[in-house]
Amino acid sequence: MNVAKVIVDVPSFAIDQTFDYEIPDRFTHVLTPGMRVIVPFGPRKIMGFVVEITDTSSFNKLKPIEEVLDLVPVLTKELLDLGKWLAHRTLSLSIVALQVMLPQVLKSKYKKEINRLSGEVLSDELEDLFQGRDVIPFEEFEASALNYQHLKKAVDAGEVQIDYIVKSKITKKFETFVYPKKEIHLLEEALHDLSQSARKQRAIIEFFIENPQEIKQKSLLQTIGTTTSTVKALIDKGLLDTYQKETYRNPYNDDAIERTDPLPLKPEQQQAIEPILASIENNEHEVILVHGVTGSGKTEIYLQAIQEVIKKGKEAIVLVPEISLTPQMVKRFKGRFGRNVAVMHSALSAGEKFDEWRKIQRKEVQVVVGARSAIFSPFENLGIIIIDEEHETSYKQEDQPRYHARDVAIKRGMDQNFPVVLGSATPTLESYARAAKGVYKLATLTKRTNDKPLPEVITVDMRSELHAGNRTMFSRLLMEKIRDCIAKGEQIVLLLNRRGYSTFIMCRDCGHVKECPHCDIALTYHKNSHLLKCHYCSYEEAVPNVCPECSSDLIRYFGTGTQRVEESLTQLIPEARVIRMDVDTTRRKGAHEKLLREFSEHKADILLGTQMIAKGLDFENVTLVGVLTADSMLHLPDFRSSEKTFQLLTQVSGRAGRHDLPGEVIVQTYTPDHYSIELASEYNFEDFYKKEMAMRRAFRYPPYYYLALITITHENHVQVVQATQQFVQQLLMKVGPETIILGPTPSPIPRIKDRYRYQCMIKYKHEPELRTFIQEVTNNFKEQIQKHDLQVIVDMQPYQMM
Ligand SMILES: Nc1ncnc2c1ncn2[C@@H]1O[C@H](COP(=O)(O)OP(=O)(O)OP(=O)(O)O)[C@@H](O)[C@H]1O
Ligand SMILES: [Zn+2]
Ligand SMILES: [Zn+2]
Repeated sequence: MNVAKVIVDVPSFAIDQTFDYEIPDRFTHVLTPGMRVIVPFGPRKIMGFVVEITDTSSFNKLKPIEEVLDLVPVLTKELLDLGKWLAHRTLSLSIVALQVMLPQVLKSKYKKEINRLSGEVLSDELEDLFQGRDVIPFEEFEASALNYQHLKKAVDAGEVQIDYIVKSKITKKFETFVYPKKEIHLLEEALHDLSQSARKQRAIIEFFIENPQEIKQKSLLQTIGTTTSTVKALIDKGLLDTYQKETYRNPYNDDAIERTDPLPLKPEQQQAIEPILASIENNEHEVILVHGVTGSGKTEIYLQAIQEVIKKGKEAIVLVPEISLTPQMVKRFKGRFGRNVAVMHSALSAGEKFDEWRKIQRKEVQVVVGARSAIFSPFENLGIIIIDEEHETSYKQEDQPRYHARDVAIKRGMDQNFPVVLGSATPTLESYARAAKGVYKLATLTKRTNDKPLPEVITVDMRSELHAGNRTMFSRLLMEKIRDCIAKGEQIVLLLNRRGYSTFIMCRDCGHVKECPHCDIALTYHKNSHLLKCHYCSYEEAVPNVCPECSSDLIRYFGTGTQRVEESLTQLIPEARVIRMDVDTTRRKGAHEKLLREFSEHKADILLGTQMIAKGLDFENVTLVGVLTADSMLHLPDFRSSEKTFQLLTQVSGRAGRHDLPGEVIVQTYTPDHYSIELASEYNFEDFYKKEMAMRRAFRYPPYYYLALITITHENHVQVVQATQQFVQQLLMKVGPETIILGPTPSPIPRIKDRYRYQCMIKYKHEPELRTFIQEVTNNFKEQIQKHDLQVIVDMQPYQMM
């Protein structure tokens, strides 16, 4: 058993296979599959994953493995298999499929770190930098005031060493602890012997005579007001010693979260939980779709199901959309399961994420709550996976590997025999259709737990507002309701679809719209900087004074960014206190939470925001929800736009009247007769489902047909058109007669970052060999891809049609 099959970290289709390496004697009893290694590859040394260990190879002379990076495998057997499946399903590289399952920290291959080589006291500046640690990430040096010369001197003197790292020692956080090496009476003796001038040394000894336990070096130095050199001097005298202790970063203060007990379930909840409990009990895979109106207590069902799983000694993964992974949500899970919960959230620092991940790896927790990538949590005894708000498109990764977390969940559930629960007030047509066919079990919750009706929805036709002479973006009814609400001391949530979607500038004389010179989409006007910016490539330019086409000076800003809405709102209702929540105001870490906290503490009357305010929020005092432009999403080039509009309206309406006060919703629209707006205002999911299914059938879209989207990009326009044409022709020769291939057509955004983009859409019902076909055709373009920078992007489950 001295041959390791390794998947190396070279992201290229030409290299997408395992390579054999010899396992040197010193690693024979160390190495297992799932570990990362460093191997020679051509002239370089690179990282790779060991996926298999065998004793034969069809090659004669194998190069030896250089180094082993993990002593505990970072990927379990199940995850290695899952990676294989994932690469195949999404047609992505094996290395990419394996990397996606690991926290960022374990992927960073080009990191540098500074290793301390000398036990001697270094310069004050360096000591400050190391703060008692032996290794520090290079970034800390870069962020410090220290210059390269200073560092180089230390390197030349052999005091420290810079390592170019594939290793990830930086990942663990160590702290130095100091403890007395001698008994108290010996310390007292030593104190006696110490010279009176060694004041700081004396202070430290006195401290340990009083408190003869270990203490963090940092706190000790702070208490005494000295530096490590004093400690060092006492270590040299044999009085003290230090050691490094690993500590976790804990972003959540678990102890401050109040514990909750399970609530007695309402009859509908009881009915919904039964099939879940049965599946847990019998170790049987089952997908259960919990279709429950907003506020019907789905989360309580999840909590009690997990309770059962924990009781059986098993583990649970709960996925929630990134944006609703708020402290409110975390609190509900930590409130029930305390320290038994890890949280995987993209707002955590890389180190914090790694710490959470290791709690899972070391089986220190049984529950993880996290966004999409938490689906790869390395649990080995899973008992349930729950996907909350299963309709959220953020569960689909829009980058290699282009996977959907729901598919991964069901794959794991099927292989390991446990239930997968999908929950939503507005399930996707795909999931609901499967439930209707009996592939999934359906559990329905029609009532809110507070036994109140869902808030009434009033639709306002904005065209008649315009005719009546109201040119603002607020209907008269909405203004009146907002004023009432504020007068009563109640709160309001105002939704504006999509940031900057229509904040373009347009010439009123000739209709010219300023577009990005690289991407063919309208530039967005940013008021703060008075610049026009492209949201795809970050191109920016100054706002022109006259129209570049016709020289008219009647240039106007169109549309309604959140910032403009905020301005006109405060003009119309000066007394309103507004919190604006959009990409701009939430960019800073923690800003999102802070704004929500302020709103919940009633420091504002109105929460104004984009999609990010529509989900999961639960504020007692919110009685009015206003939707400013219900139809802006209906005009996107996307066959799911009606479905998305229906979902968004339903979700945001659900924010009102969740507690004692009744709620009300005002929906402003230019197309009040559109079925998704009409049916959402009646909370009529059933009819929406039927209507939309009929459309999907007529236009051959999912769930009646499967889709695959192939996008080909290149800097040369002619070349990309030709390549896409050839691609379509070659593929057509392979697929069955029922399969439809549309295109080539320019992508909805025909150029991004100076690359032209063409696409073809494959619609199919039964095409078991499709993946192989696509791979074969792609192979025919190998040379153009490798030598001429042609790019072929395959998405086997497209959600973004861009
Ligand atoms: N059995 C119960 N008895 C009393 N109150 C309950 C019960 N179950 C849940 N609740 C309460 O009802 C409220 C709404 O529940 P929850 O937030 O779980 O609903 P939800 O279906 O997840 O809503 P949404 O889809 O809007 O997020 C919460 O405040 C919750 O504490
Ligand atoms: Zn013009
Ligand atoms: Zn651009």
